Amino acid sequence: MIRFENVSKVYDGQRRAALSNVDVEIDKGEFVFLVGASGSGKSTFLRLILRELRSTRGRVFVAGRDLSKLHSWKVPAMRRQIGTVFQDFRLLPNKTVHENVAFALQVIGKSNATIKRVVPEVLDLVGLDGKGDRRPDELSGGEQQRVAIARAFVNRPMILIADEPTGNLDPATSVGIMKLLDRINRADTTVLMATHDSTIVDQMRKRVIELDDGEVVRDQSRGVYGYQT
Ligand SMILES: Nc1ncnc2c1ncn2[C@@H]1O[C@H](COP(=O)(O)OP(=O)(O)OP(=O)(O)O)[C@@H](O)[C@H]1O
Repeated sequence: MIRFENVSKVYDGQRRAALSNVDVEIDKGEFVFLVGASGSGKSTFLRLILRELRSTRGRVFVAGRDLSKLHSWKVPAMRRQIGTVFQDFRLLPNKTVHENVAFALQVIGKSNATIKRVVPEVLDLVGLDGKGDRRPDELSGGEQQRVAIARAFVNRPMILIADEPTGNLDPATSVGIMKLLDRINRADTTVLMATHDSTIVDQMRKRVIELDDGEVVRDQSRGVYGYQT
């Protein structure tokens, strides 16, 4: 589903590589934690998959496509196969929960009938049944993250990328969010999550890929967080 073939990324004007010779393969339906100290290259790794960045050397494949060969006009269609969730939720503040999720479908041209049917289903799935008319500032942090997950998942993407999704949440709320991501993964969505949350990584025992200074220094199935910050 995702393949890095000897990938290096050097940002313009930098001497040091943000990623060096990364060789990683992630299969359909896997759940993978990406860990490593601040600046180790996690966001760079995720942004290469979204083609927000291009590799300097090596090739990145998503669903069999070589992203270095993908025409710019095909990038939006490729990104539609990938849902994204961030630490800071990134909801539209003046829209309701329902509208935030519906918007993701409107921009890809789904019919009003589909939107009306699908949005309540996904809000129910993430545990926000009955909260569709609220605005983000009328929700807790955990609920806002559920909206963001609903929005990322409503189009049933093949891949869900989560960059520190529990970074702004307390431990109990984080557990609820992780249960939700686990459920989404069990529905055969490949989940890739960058995190500094050692408790969660240690509890979930999923595959762990550790980056250190841009290099993969560990790739462990049923892994643990495993390093000191
Ligand atoms: N746009 C950029 N231009 C130049 N250097 C960058 C840019 N973005 C990141 N870097 C550098 O690349 C390296 C990897 O950064 P990256 O953001 O991928 O790390 P990270 O593991 O996601 O960190 P964090 O946990 O703090 O989010 C760092 O040395 C960083 O300073």
